Amino acid sequence: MVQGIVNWNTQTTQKWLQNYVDDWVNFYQKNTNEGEVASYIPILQEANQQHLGISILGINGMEIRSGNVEIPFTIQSISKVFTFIVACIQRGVSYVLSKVDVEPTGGAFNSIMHLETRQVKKPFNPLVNAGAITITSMLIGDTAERKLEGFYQLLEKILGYRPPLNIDVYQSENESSVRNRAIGYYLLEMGYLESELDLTLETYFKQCSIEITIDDLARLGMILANDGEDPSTQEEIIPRQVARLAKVLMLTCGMYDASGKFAAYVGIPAKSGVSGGIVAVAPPRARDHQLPFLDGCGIGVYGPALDKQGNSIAGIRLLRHIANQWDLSIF
Ligand SMILES: NC(=O)CC[C@H](N)C(=O)O
Repeated sequence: MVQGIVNWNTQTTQKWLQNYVDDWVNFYQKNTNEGEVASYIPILQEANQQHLGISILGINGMEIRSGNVEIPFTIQSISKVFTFIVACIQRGVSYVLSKVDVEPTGGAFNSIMHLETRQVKKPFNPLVNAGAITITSMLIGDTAERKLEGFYQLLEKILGYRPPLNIDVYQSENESSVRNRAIGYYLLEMGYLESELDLTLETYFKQCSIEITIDDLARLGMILANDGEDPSTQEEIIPRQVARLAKVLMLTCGMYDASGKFAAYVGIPAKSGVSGGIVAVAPPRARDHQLPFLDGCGIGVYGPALDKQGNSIAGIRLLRHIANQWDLSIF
């Protein structure tokens, strides 16, 4: 592990860093006026557009939190990273990749066009809806609850508690799910689904409706930054190969059709969700010893006002600023 010349774990340096992050959150607060809160799932409109919060958790244990840190929100598309991981653990990596590709689409997260136009007969990647619904169909179990048991167990192992299902969000999404049903029927027609359509969609909507906080996202990101291993117990929670694959997918597809720009300007694997959350993963780096979080960290951001791609506007600006200030880019 790289040891910095500056000891970032002292209370003085931590306070100093905290002041910086507080300033940055205050500065980017103005960007919460841009964009819109998601409305295609009606209940998500109730989110407060002004909210912005960040939680950073280092592999070395250092924690910085700022802004609206206590607001619970639903995990939405961020769940896709973790159901992919569970499917790989349950079914094996090569089987999963034989059913879903690992290519970015350059299109919207809920695009159907890509399913139709593509030559290779499988969804593009596990992080767009078509690929994610296919992955959900692969989870073992004959009810939504059984299918999600592995996902819950993974979350519980990392977070230390079982996050609750927000039943109102689930119902709202279930009732307004025309597009996802259309994708589901298309997947069914193509023979991609491994479980019955209604069961698959129920499971998918439920996985998206699990309620978490930015502290949870920071912890999930930190475990991925550490290649799937819990740094305090050295326990392998996610097999290293699967954690690596998840990070590749996050980098190339995690921010949908803004993934290229995110890689260029921020430069770390990340995954967004339409409720306004982003999980970002900064792996360990060995460069300038004067920088914080050299051992790597996970970052959770919440800002429900979204751009056209469905990513948090203020959240991305804040991440970009921090990544530049601390040289987090993996490139
Ligand atoms: N981008 C997202 O977060 C989309 C997730 C949402 N539950 C949907 O399927 O539409």
